[in-house]
This record gives sequence, C-alpha cells and structure tokens, in this order.
Amino acid sequence: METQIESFWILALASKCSTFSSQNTLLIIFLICVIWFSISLLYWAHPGGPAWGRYRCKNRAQKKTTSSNTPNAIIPGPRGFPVIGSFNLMANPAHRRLATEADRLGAKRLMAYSLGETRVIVTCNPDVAKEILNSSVFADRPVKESAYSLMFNRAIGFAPYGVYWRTLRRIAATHLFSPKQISASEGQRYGIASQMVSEISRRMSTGLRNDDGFCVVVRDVLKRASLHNMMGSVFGSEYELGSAFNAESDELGQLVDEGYELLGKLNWSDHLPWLGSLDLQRIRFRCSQLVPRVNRFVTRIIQEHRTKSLGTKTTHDFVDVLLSLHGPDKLSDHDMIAVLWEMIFRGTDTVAVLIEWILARMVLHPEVQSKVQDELDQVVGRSRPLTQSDIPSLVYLPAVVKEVLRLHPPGPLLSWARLATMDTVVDGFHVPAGTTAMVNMWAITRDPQVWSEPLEFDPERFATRREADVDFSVMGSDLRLAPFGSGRRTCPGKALGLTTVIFWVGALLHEFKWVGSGHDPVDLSEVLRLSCEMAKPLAVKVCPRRIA
Ligand code: HEM
Repeated sequence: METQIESFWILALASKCSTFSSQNTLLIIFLICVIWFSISLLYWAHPGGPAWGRYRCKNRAQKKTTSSNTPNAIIPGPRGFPVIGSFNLMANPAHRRLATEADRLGAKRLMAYSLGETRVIVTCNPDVAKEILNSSVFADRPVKESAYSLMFNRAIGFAPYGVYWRTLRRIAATHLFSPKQISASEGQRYGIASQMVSEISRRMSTGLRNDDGFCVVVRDVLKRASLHNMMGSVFGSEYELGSAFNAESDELGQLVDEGYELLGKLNWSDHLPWLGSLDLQRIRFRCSQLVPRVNRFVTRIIQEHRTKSLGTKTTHDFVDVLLSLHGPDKLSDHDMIAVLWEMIFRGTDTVAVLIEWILARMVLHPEVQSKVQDELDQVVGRSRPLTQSDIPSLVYLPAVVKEVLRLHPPGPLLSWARLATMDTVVDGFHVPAGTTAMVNMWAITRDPQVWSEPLEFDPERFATRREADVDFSVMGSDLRLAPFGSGRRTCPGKALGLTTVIFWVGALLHEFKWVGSGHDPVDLSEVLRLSCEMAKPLAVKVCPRRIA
C-alpha cells in the first residue's frame, strides 16, 4: 500500500514535468523499483521478517503521536526472505521445521515469523499454548480462501467467533456430540467394526500378494469405515463396507478427499494478496469445481429427508435435527449444507489417520500389542467380540491410544490456526491484532523438558507408572498433551472421535494379531496434509485370534 502511494506521487510529479519522455519514464520506473526494494529490505531486516517489519515501522510512526504502555520487547524469529518471509518453514513437514527453527533461535516459548504479509507467532511451550488457546482474543480463525470457498465459514470450523458460531456449536453439542448421542450410536460403531473385521479378513485372503504371502493395506478400509460412521450419524444412511460398488458413498468419499487436499494446502495468495487474481496453485478453480458437486449431493439428502419426514419417520439423524430447528436457530438451506458437509468432512480423516498410526505402532511393538490383547482376553474373553460396555474396564488400551496421540498427533499444529482479534500480550510480548497464532503440539509432546524419554513409545507412562498419569486427560485441560486443542475452539467432536478410535482399535486387536509384512516394513515417515498421515500406507498381515 505504502509503495503504491509513493509510486502515485512520483508519477503525479512526473506528469507535471515538461520533460516527461520515454527516457524519464524508465528512470522513474527504476526509481520506483529502488524505493520498493529499499522498503522491502527495511521491513525484512526486523526479527520475524517482512510482515513484522512492516508492522513495527508503521507502529513506530503511530507511537510518536500516541502514548502506549504495551510491552515493546521484540519476539525473536527468523527473517526469512524479503517480501515472502518464511514460506520455507511451512514446507512438509512444517511442524518439524518450525520446531527446529525455534530451537535454533532459542525461541521455543514464542517465535515470530512472516508468511508474506501475514504475521505469525508459534509456541512450543505448554504454558504459552494455554495462554493463547484459552484466551478469548484468539477465539477466531484467520481467513483462508479455500475454507471460505468450501463454505466452512458458514460451518463451525471457520465461522467468525460470535452468535452464529455459538449457535452451531450448541446445536452440535446437544444433538451430535452429547454423551447420550454418543451412546445411542453404539450399535452403529459395533456394526461397522464387524464389517471391518470381515473386510480385512477378505482382503487378507484375496489381497496383495508379495514374496512374503498375502498382506492387506488397511487405509482404505479405515477411511471408508469412518466415512460410513459419519454418514450414519449425520445422514442416517447405512452402507455395507464390503459391497464392491456403492455409488453414494464412493461419490462422497471423492468429495471429502478433494476437499481434504485443497484445505490442507498452503495457499500463497492467502498471504500475498497481490497474487490473488492469478490463482497460481489452481486452488480457487478446484474449489469452484468441487462446491457445486457438494451442494448437489447434500441438497439431495436434505430433500429426501424433507419428503420422508412428511411420512412416518421414527429415527432422527442430524439432518432431521437441523430441519426441525425453529426461530432464531433455524438455518437456511445453504448454511445447513455447510454444517452437514463439515461434519462428514472433519469426522472422517482424523479418526482413520489416528487408527492407522496406532496399528503401525502395534506392529512395531509386539510386546505392547500382546499386553493389550491379554487385557482384552481377561476382560472380554475370546468367545465373544468386544462391546462398548467392556471399554470402561480397560486401562491399557486407552493408555496406548494416549501414547500414540502423544507421538503422532493427527493435528501436530492443531489443524487450524487462531487469529488475534485485538492487540494483546502473550508471554510478556505485545502481539498486535490480526496476528495468526499457532501451537506446535508435536514439539510440546516431544520436549524432554516436558516428558521423560519423549521419543520412546511407552504406554506405561499412562498406565501404571504414576497414578496422576493414568487419569491424564487429553481433552484440553493439560496442554502437555492436547491433541484436540483447547479453549473456546477446542474440537467439538473429541469425545465422539476418541470413543470411536478406542472401540475400533480394541475390536481390531481383539480379532486379529497384527504383524508386519516382511516385504513392506512399517515406515513411520510422515506427510502433513490437513492431518499428519503415514507417508507410506500401512501394509500388514493379520491372523485371526478369536474362537469364532
Ligand atoms: C481423532 C479425532 C480428532 C482429532 C485429533 C481432532 C482434532 C481437532 C483439532 C486439533 C481441532 C482444532 C482445535 C483448536 O483450534 O483448539 C479440531 C477442531 C474441530 N474438529 Fe476435530 N478432531 C477429531 C475428531 C473430530 C470429529 C469426529 C469431528 C466431527 C464429527 C470433529 C469436528 C471438528 C470441528 C467442527 C472443529 C472446529 C471447531 C471450532 O472451530 O469451533 N473433529 N479438531
């Protein structure tokens, strides 16, 4: 903006000049470039890089006219590159790069950096994380073009903090995520678990064959099971996992995959607005192709529910709930589509990604797997499948799930960042309104000052070692391990997600012994998309262990 104003004055002066020739035009363009370049360098010279430099230069000028009591210590951080800042830090896997940089600069408590024109702060410290996540100042999300294009600004995830967002959270908390609703969907979880067991057995006998015999790649089964589970709770639909062709769930699966890919990308034009019209990564184009397909799909489901509710429908899914709202809670069709689409979208990948990490760890640590299975044998016995009522009697299985959440949180940077809605102070530093704040949960859960032997996979730390750790809550009260976030924008689906993961993992470990495929050993490399997945899908062998 400043550069544009300066250019305007130079051009205005030049136009008054009688000797305005092509030679002078070149000189003026050269001068503009020099001025632009000098200003860029000036901004870039500040700790944290260009976006922080721009803010401080402007603010210094303002401070001369107003008196301010805010702390003026400078948050340490990398300068990155002129104009673009530290885009390199967001290259995959961003959580590792950010942690290494914070360590290098001694800025683990708070580090500032720039993504183009966006000021960002990130913490690798549980106390500072608490300060950020639990503050009402950070209850908003930064604008992300793909999220807005995909309608998430009218759903919970990206709705601005305010009455509309609060209404949606209340409706979802009452009708989808309440303990009553979660136990009402017990039968559905059980049914899908049995289907998974059959499907994995089928794939094991007919699946991929290598020198080592047959093996099964579980990701597809987990994702489809998770999608069916959400479609059941939200749309009331039921599908068979094994059925070779199911047009409806295939189509929704594709829509979710495409949305997941788009939302997980770092969009340059979110941070360099002057690139906006170019759509260099084709994100806007792909969103514009996806949204009409989502609209058509969800509108059809809503219409079917409208027609059915005119008849004698007894069961109530989340579409029925939204259609029954009245008064100020009533949603337009467009908003309803956004909310339903978000629930399917968010509930599918997180659960599947986490289960794949847990199974990978079980293959890598057979002694831990045996211990879970011994507990299952004691509590359930081998003559019947696991049921939800067995879960409260299990101690070691939840400890294993917590330990995997610690080492492989599906959202290592807590998926979606927060936005400062007003000037504030974090860890004694002034943080201006409009700053994006991130928590590096992955770095916190691997910090040797927070966890003893943090790189060891050791579920015992949550099972037997100290009483306090058996009761350790991963739901957001203790920021040493808060994989679902914390504060006002904490994950509303956390209880449903965790219940599903614990039950399905329990069922899969009760039914099968999981061993590595010699041909495709377990590879713990990560790739950070919207969630942090295994870069190489898990391929395993399973042996039935229960008496049929
Ligand atoms: C293992 C499972 C899951 C994990 C690890 C997870 C993780 C997260 C995280 C880290 C956040 C950001 C929290 C923050 O900013 O403090 C989040 C937000 C959210 N999650 Fe989950 N989640 C899971 C399951 C689910 C499920 C099953 C649903 C819904 C069906 C869901 C719906 C949402 C929504 C709507 C938000 C946005 C909340 C808001 O902005 O107010 N999540 N989740």
